Amino acid sequence: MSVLRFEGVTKRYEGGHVALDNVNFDLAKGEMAFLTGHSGAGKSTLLKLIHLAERPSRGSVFFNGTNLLKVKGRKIAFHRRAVSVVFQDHRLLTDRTIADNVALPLLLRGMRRPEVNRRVSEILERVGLGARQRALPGQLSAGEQQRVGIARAIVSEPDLLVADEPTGNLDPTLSAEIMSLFASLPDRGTTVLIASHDLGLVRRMRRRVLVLNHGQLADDIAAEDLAE
Ligand SMILES: Nc1ncnc2c1ncn2[C@@H]1O[C@H](COP(=O)(O)OP(=O)(O)OP(=O)(O)O)[C@@H](O)[C@H]1O
Repeated sequence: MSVLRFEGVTKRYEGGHVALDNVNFDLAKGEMAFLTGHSGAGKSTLLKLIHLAERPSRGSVFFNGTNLLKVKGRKIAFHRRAVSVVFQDHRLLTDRTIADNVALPLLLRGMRRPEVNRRVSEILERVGLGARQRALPGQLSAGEQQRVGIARAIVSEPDLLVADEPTGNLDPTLSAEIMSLFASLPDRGTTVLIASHDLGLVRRMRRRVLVLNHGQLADDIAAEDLAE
């Protein structure tokens, strides 16, 4: 069964602008795909439908077989535990340490402190920030802050991770590092969808690419069909 399924999804914003136009695709468990397209093509809108920041005007989005139209009220919080989001501006709490920022999603779901501390240390080691746990976000570089944002998104082992231009502000070396970190997630069962307009980077990753053009899914390129 697919983790994510878009079925005839159209999104028309108030004022009449059609941001997505009859979009259909599936993502299988453990798959990693990129979402690309020109500025204004609809990438952020598509991701917003997945984490319920927006609702479709027509069609349906299914997550693990559940139509997201049925996810309302208190169920939204549960949905957001299964789907983690990485934003370009990472949205860290500036007055909390790195470790506290990463611990938050686990504490919110009632996990006990010793287990939280163990998991936070482990994930910060994995993103190369094991020695910076007590630092505040403002004491880290942009790339390090982005890695904290990713650590916070993956610490709860989500079924699906979506990222909106996660390497937007980073230099090429850091971007490649962050992408390898994402690429390691499917091995642990997390499905990954990343919006990026950095075509060079996307091609180098050799994963499936969904291409949006003026709200329509113009192309769906399998990893093995990406040219050298
Ligand atoms: N809240 C909104 N109300 C009205 N129109 C919107 C709204 N949000 C986005 N749009 C419009 O919908 C279209 C798609 O926007 P979206 O942000 O999804 O594109 P994008 O592919 O992510 O672009 P970028 O790469 O520039 O971030 C754009 O034309 C945008 O102006």
